Order: sequence, then C-alpha cells, then structure tokens
Amino acid sequence: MTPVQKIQQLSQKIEYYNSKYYQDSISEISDFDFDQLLAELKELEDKHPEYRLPDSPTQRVGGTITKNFNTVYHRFPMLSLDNTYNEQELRNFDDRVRRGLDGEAYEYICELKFDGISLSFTYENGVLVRGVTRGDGTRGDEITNNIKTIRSLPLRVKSDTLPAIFEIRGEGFMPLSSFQKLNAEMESLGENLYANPRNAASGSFKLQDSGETARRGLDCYIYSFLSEKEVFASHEESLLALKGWGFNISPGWRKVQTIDEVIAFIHEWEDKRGTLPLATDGIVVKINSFEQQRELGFTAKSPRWAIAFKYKAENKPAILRSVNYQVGRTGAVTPVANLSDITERDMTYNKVRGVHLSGTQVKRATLHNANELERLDIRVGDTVFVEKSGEIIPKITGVDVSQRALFPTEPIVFPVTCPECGSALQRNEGEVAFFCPNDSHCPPQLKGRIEHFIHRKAMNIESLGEGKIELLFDLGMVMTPADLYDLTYEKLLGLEKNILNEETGKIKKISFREKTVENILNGIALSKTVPFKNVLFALGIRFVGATVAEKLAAYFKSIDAIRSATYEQLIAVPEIGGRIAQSIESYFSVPENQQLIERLRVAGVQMESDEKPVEIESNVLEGKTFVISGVFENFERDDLKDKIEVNGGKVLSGVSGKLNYLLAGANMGPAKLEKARKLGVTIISEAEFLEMIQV
Ligand SMILES: NC(=O)c1ccc[n+]([C@@H]2O[C@H](COP(=O)([O-])OP(=O)(O)OC[C@H]3O[C@@H](n4cnc5c(N)ncnc54)[C@H](O)[C@@H]3O)[C@@H](O)[C@H]2O)c1
Ligand SMILES: [Zn+2]
Repeated sequence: MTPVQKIQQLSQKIEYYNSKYYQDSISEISDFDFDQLLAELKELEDKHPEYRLPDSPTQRVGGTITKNFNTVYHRFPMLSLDNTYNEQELRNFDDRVRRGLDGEAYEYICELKFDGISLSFTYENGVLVRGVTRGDGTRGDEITNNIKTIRSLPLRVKSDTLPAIFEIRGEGFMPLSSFQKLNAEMESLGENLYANPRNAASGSFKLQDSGETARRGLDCYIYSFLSEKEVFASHEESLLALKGWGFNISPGWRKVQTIDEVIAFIHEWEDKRGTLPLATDGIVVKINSFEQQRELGFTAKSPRWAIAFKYKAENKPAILRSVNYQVGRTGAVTPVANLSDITERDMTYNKVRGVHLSGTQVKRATLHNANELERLDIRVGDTVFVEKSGEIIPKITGVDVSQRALFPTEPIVFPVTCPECGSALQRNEGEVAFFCPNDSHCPPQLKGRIEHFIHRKAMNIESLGEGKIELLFDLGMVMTPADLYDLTYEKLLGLEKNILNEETGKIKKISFREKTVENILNGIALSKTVPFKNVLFALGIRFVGATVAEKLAAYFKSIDAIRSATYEQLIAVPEIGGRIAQSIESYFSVPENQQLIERLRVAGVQMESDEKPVEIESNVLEGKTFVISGVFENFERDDLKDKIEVNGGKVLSGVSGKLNYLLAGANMGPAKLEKARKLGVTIISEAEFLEMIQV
C-alpha cells in the first residue's frame, strides 16, 4: 500500500469510529486502539504533509452536531486535548512547554479527566441562558432544557466582579450508580445496554425528552471559565472563584511545579480513581498562568498548553475457581466466573478477596453465554486475564494457556438442567443463550416477571419496588402478577423481612406499616387504569418489548384479538416478524398464562385499547420496507410513517440489507446515506414516494 492509500484508509477508518462514537454513542473499539490509529495517521502525515487530507481527523475535533437540536456557534472554539498513554511523551510535552516559554518559570494544574461529554454554559447578567455540546468544536447542539436538569448547576449566580456575559465549561457525566440503575432498567425492558457511563451520559444529554434526561441523574464537574474581558490571571484563581460562586468544581485538582510531580499525581490516582463514584479515564495537565497559556497557543485541534494522560485499561491475571449459572427473568442462563487472585490459589473460596483491579476487588466476571466459554476455550483452574475498563462489569479477555502445564484444570460443563428448578435447558435455533423453559414455576422467572409487571413503563406500581416484591414472593403471597390484585390491607399490615444484600453483606429490614400498605394498595388500584399497551408489555411475553406491545395494541385493539390471531395475521403487522409471532402464539398456548389473563381481566385491568382503528387506504406498498430519515416538506415523520402503513408498507428502524427504500429528506445523516448506498438500497425522495402511493 502506498502512503497515500494508507493515509486515506486510516482517515476513513477513524471517521467511521468517530461517527459511531459521537453520533451513536457506541465504541466499537477501545479508546486505546482508536488513539493508536490516530497516532499512526499523524505520524504518516508528518512524514508526507503533501498527502494530508484537508479535512483530516488529525486536524479536527471529532464530534458532530445533530439535526435534533438548534445549532449554536461557540463564542470560543471548543477544542479537544492532545493525549498520551506514556510518561516519556509527557516529558516531551514538558520540554515543548519549556522551550515555548523561553525559560520562564511555570506551574501546572493537574486535574482528573472525567469521562463524559464536554458541555458549555453561557450566563448573561448572572443567569444561565444556554447549554451547548462541543459538537464539531465550532458549532454544537443547544441542549439548554437538558442541562437545566443538572441539580448542581446554578441557574443564577450573584457577584459584582462577574462580566455581563461569561461562559463556563465542564464535563457532563453519569455517576456509576445512575449508570447501573439505567442499564438494569434497559435490560428489564429488553433494550440495548450502554457499554459504559460515557456513552450513557452522551446519549442521555441528547435526548429529546428532558423529563427522561432528568430521571437519569446526570451531573457535571466544572473546569473552565471564559469571557471576553480578562477576569483572572490563572486557572487556579478561576477555579477557586468558581467554587466560591457555587459551581461544582471538579474535586482532586492540585497545583504543582514540575513534571515529576505531575507524574507522581498520575501514580497517586491510578488506583484511587477506582474508588470515585464516576468514571475517569486519565489526568489533564494544564499550564496555570493564563498569560503563558496565550503564549503557547493552540494547534488546529487542541491547546499547546495542556495534555491528557490516559490510563490504559488494567489487565491482570486471576484464577478461575468455578462457574455459577444465573437464571434471569426470561429464563436465560448466564455463566458467571468466580475468580481469585493468583496468590489465593489454595485458599478456600469464601476467604478469597479477589483481584485488585482499578481500585476495587474483583471476584466475579460475566462469561455471557456458552458460546463465549467456547470462544475463550476456558477451563476451571485456568489462569485467565481480567480487565475492567470503562465498563463496570469486569470481563475475561483471555487464558494463559502456558499455566496449564503447571496446574490442573478441568473442562467447564455447561449444565443440562436449570440450577433453580431442575428443568431440562433448551436453546433456540440461532440464539446463543440456553434457557429454562419452565416459565410457569421456575422461581427467578416468576419473581422476575412480577418485577417486570410493576415496572414504570408497564403497570407503574412504583410503591412495590425495592425488596417488597421479594418479601411477598418469599412469603408465597404473590406468585403471579394476578395475586397482586388479591392483596388486602389486613393481609399486608405488619409483614416484615430482613433482606441481605449479597454484594455489600448489609442487611436491610423491610416492614409494612400503615402508610406503606396504603401506598401499595393505591398503586395497585391505579394500575387498573393504565392503557392496554402497557398491560400487554407488562405480561412479559418474550420479544414483546414496549414498542412491539404498542404496535400490537394499536393494530389488534384487544387481548382477545391478539390471542385468536393466526401466525399469518401476526406477521402482517408492521415490524412484527416470525420470531415475535411464534413467541406470542406459544405464550397464549400455556394454560397458566390464559388463567393469568382471565384473573387480571376480572380484577379490572385494561384488556382493550380505546384508540381509533387505522383505516387502510391501499395495499400498493405491500411487502415493501422503508426507513425514513431527514426533514420533509409536506409531512412530519410520523405522518409519513402512517402514510406508509395505511398503504400496506412497513417502517423499519435501521438501514440493513433487507431494506427496500430509504425515504430521504433534507439534512439526513451522511453515514446513513452512505450505508444505504453500499447495501444497494433504493433511495427515494418525498416526491417519488408520493408518486408511489398515487393509485
Ligand atoms: N473508541 C472509539 O471508537 C472512539 C472513537 C472516537 C474517539 N474516541 C476517544 O475519544 C477521544 C477523543 O475525544 P475528545 O476529543 O473528546 O478528547 P478526550 O476525551 O480525550 O479529551 C478532551 C475532553 O476531555 C474532557 N475533560 C474531562 N476532564 C477534563 C478536565 N479536567 N479539563 C479539560 N477537559 C476535560 C473534555 O470534555 C474535553 O473535551 C479519543 O482520543 C479516543 O480516546 C474513541
Ligand atoms: Zn428453571
């Protein structure tokens, strides 16, 4: 490959990962691997500057603006930071600074590098008026309503020394606790999980519904002050003043004089950062004096007066002591590795403390499914490598096969029966997970189904959360969702139970006093008014998530119509495929499920939808699939969707090889267009679409 080709190839690759990362909040490769690619490109460009593409990713801030929000120009550009993973490069940075400052004395401020998204806030006459994302560095998305959900951000500041207009910058992030809660919820809703808190923060700050953003518990650490008029002489001064005005300054920062002290700071936080309640991915080093910052200036992409040192994900050996099998709500069986440190090889397992990794003791790692066991070719007794990076759940990245000659190992035998109820496990064609088919009696499945039933997006009986279901289940009082409707004041009052949290070892006492009981019963009574589509979702039919339930409810209008629908009738519904249809049929064929529905109906739960039926205009689009993207002249997107459906077509959510038409409006994302072109999807305009349905 010639250097030109290599430069083009690398640029394209980096653009691809950039668009995934910034637009879709997905990391397909690790930050380390991404940064290697970028470093490789930079090196090539330095050797052959004439081949550098004008819009090379080495010259631009990686983010983009979206079409979902107002676009706002930044008063001061929002740049990225140059980064490094090693100390030598940090020393090189220090050399450049020294040369750049002609031997003047200088100081550094070291700060933690929080892993979230960069935000900018504008205050006018002390009032918070605007919040914007970094976007492409020049322009960003205006997300004022969403950033106002950050409780620690002052909506108004009072001070005589403040300029009329000033800007504050900081890192918006999702605390680990919120992240875990969010992912648990996404899991119970059958939706895709966020890979790490950064992606979750980025996705959540850019939601259209700020109510939902508020619920997600986001926060922000402030690290910068900007104004036309100079107010402070140094970064340190500005941080102290900001703190005084009530801003949530990032904790842990320190002023130092030498690069050795910077490196000491880095070592100090390497482990300690693992104990923080949020994700960090490194340290930021900044020149303290604003005068000196100006002297050093900027490259096209980042300041010359700052650098980020990024920690590599820590990877350590551990011993795989045994494997447990957990049964989830849907019956899926997940293998979980029990680990010990290599020094704890001969210790009995209940004494083991685990591997010390990024500040925490790790004793467990998910092994996902039987395929993963095979892929890793892993055995009990093996020395394995464990890694904990942005994700919270540690993962096993490989096996040190050389250790097998020294220590005995034995094969992992995936169970053939359910560890909870003893039923023979099954695996569906084309699926990776084994599952327990005994959905009517397997305890974790029963309990999981009740927990799903009361979920906010299902029957919304929030008064029953946090251990109360567990209590009622363990006492045998609520074994199916229908049992909830038989609960009475007398039965509930005075119930008590101690619940042990296995992770923390702490015991929590739950007891039902008058107020609690009233709340529970009120919640249950109110649930009789939630619409049919929620009820359908609440039943927990496999593959029937909230969106599918909504579609089925809108189409069939009642539980009876869905129950009596044939397979063909089911798959005729837009976006309902064979897998879902089959799952629905098999759900209704189980006598316990039929009973459950009858009991819920008798209890007064909504089994019909009162929305008006869809009128069919034609079937000219029958068998045709569409994806709608961009902005249109004559229609809102939802109207277009209706138009397609009433003419017999189906609307899909993503571009794939199966798609027939991409209905492209103005301002649609280039990535989608590109993908559609590659896959040979026909791209049509609004006018062409209207022609298609003209019958
Ligand atoms: N894995 C992938 O596919 C992929 C794709 C694209 C980018 N990335 C990662 O993202 C990086 C590029 O992102 P970036 O341009 O946002 O750079 P960056 O995240 O490495 O550094 C700049 C950002 O750090 C943040 N920051 C946190 N704490 C700060 C502090 N105390 N002071 C100043 N800034 C602070 C700010 O948001 C700032 O914009 C890449 O180096 C790569 O690691 C990964
Ligand atoms: Zn079971």
